[in-house]
Amino acid sequence: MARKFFVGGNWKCNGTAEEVKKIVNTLNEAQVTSQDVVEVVVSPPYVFLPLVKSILRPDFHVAAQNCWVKKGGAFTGEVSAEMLVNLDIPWVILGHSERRALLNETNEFVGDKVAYALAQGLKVIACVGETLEQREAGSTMDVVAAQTKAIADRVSNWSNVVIAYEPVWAIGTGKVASPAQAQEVHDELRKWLAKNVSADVAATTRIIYGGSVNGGNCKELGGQADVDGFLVGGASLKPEFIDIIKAAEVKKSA
Ligand SMILES: O=C[C@H](O)COP(=O)(O)O
Repeated sequence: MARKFFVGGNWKCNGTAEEVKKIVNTLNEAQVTSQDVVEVVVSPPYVFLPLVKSILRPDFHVAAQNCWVKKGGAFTGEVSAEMLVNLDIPWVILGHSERRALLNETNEFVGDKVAYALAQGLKVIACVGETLEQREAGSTMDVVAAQTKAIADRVSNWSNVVIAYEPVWAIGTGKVASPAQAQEVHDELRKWLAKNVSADVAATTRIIYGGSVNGGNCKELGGQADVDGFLVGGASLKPEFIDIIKAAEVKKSA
């Protein structure tokens, strides 16, 4: 089964209601590749989720940027998976490196969140990736494998999981991984899934790349055999996000 190209826009902690409406208008007016070829998901900050969902074109979907690790309750400041399901929010991003680094989310905690969110019926964009220090120490694959293992240990059905490989050193730095660097890790990660989960999960799970993707570099990155799309930060706030969505065409014509 072919893996449908996936482009996610992570708006992070950015925007006012007016700015968000402007971004959505731009997306709504754009002529993009058919949804048979690409799946597009945008992830505004929590407070804007209902607004974005209500005005966004129907062929694009929304994602939350996080959710609580278990059932809601006395967890001030948190939003539960059940609440997202209640509002018909189909996707959630979990384990983003900013949360791992700044909020001390461990591999196990992220694994628990992924398992809980999936069990509630959410689809998950699960983020993994190494720091510059780890890459320079030659431990990229060990780090990525450990992060993925914590998910694999807790999840049996991978059909609603997209893995986002996001090298930390490429996030928001303008220092994008080369197509060969991205392909190498995606290929290794797929082999890891084949060995440790199943050949079917390895063949069907989308592994997308994130880290300084823009309108200029998306086609070459997207043309790599094991790059199934992108998780885009900064450029997803700009009109060039449309060009990144259109990079799905490189797969269609491959
Ligand atoms: O979730 C998205 C990534 O953190 C990439 O962000 P960036 O495109 O601004 O580097």
